[in-house]
Amino acid sequence: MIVLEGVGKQYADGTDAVRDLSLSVPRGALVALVGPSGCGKSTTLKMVNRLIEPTSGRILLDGQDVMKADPVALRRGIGYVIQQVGLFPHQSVRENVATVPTLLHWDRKRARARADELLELVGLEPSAYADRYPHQLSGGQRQRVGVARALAADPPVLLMDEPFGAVDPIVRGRLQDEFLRLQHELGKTVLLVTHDIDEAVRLGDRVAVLAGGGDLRQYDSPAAVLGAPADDFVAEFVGADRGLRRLAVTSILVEELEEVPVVRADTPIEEVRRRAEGSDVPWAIVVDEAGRLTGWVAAEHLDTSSTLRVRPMEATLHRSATLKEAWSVMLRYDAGWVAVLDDDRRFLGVLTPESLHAALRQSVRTTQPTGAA
Ligand SMILES: Nc1ncnc2c1ncn2[C@@H]1O[C@H](COP(=O)(O)OP(=O)(O)OP(=O)(O)O)[C@@H](O)[C@H]1O
Repeated sequence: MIVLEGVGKQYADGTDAVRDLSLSVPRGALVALVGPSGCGKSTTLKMVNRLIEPTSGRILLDGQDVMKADPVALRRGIGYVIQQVGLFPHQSVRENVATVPTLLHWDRKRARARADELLELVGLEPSAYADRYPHQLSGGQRQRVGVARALAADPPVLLMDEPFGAVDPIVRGRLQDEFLRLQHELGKTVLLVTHDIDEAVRLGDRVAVLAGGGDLRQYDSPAAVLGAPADDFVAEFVGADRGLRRLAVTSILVEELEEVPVVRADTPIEEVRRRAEGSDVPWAIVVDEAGRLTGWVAAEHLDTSSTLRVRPMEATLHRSATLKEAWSVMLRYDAGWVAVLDDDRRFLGVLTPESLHAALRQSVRTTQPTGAA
């Protein structure tokens, strides 16, 4: 959807902000451009919507050379979100969100309805917020208005420059989560600039790590950038604690889960005993007729009692959980194993520290590092 071919930008004073950058952003993907201050991230982003004109190379947007497009029309078709948001102070929140629809001459009613729909989408109840002015909002709320405004004309492409940079870490985390949910629904092609590796790996389907002069050192999945940095620069940039960061971007692997005895509450106790004896673990999982988890039984009871004493099982995870969430649940319940469930709480298997480790190793093996060394 966005293709940069040998793109360069030399500013008038001779600064080579970007020398020779080639990168392509697949349709519907979120690519995070990350790198130290001054490496050329913002320059790169602004060349896509021609706020800055490249001095060499080519940029194609959906196959069209951006230099051949009318810049005003080009920018209306690309959502743009920046850190300082840039809301118009003397316009209401609704008018701000409706900026592009208004420029596109939508009729008032339609622009207004679209603005309210978007405010709702970004979690700002229109009846409470649409008539306010930007100075009557918190920093996080202003960022949300910025995102709503960028989405107003439903552009297929979004450019985001440190969109969550101006708010405190807690609000930033919440905005990131909300944005991920939104992106999941909308499937925009997004190029996002950040200097924060945590933000890059959390939001990006792919992460592009740049060194000075827009020098692309690695362009890869978050797990591969963290697990197999292409060179020392990338390793240093992603940090010594990249192993911990990887936990947050690696999903548990359902096929690596341990199989354990699974019984029903009405399974005869002799049978449960036999199944538990034939397995490596001294307990069994209990499910209902639909396979949904109801609890567990310990083997030691089986010898003495005549009925199954099913105990509740609190250490559970959804199959889409990350390894970080899995560790967190293990620590919270002091549990060596966690039951993994699907959307209907059907039991899929048990996650142990060993299966967690297997998932971590697998996450790097399945992604080919493609960075230039
Ligand atoms: N108008 C300009 N004239 C000359 N040099 C510029 C101009 N704008 C940016 N630069 C230089 O180009 C380089 C890249 O700047 P850019 O803003 O793209 O970096 P960045 O990676 O986005 O940095 P940051 O994370 O600090 O925002 C820097 O060395 C900067 O000083």
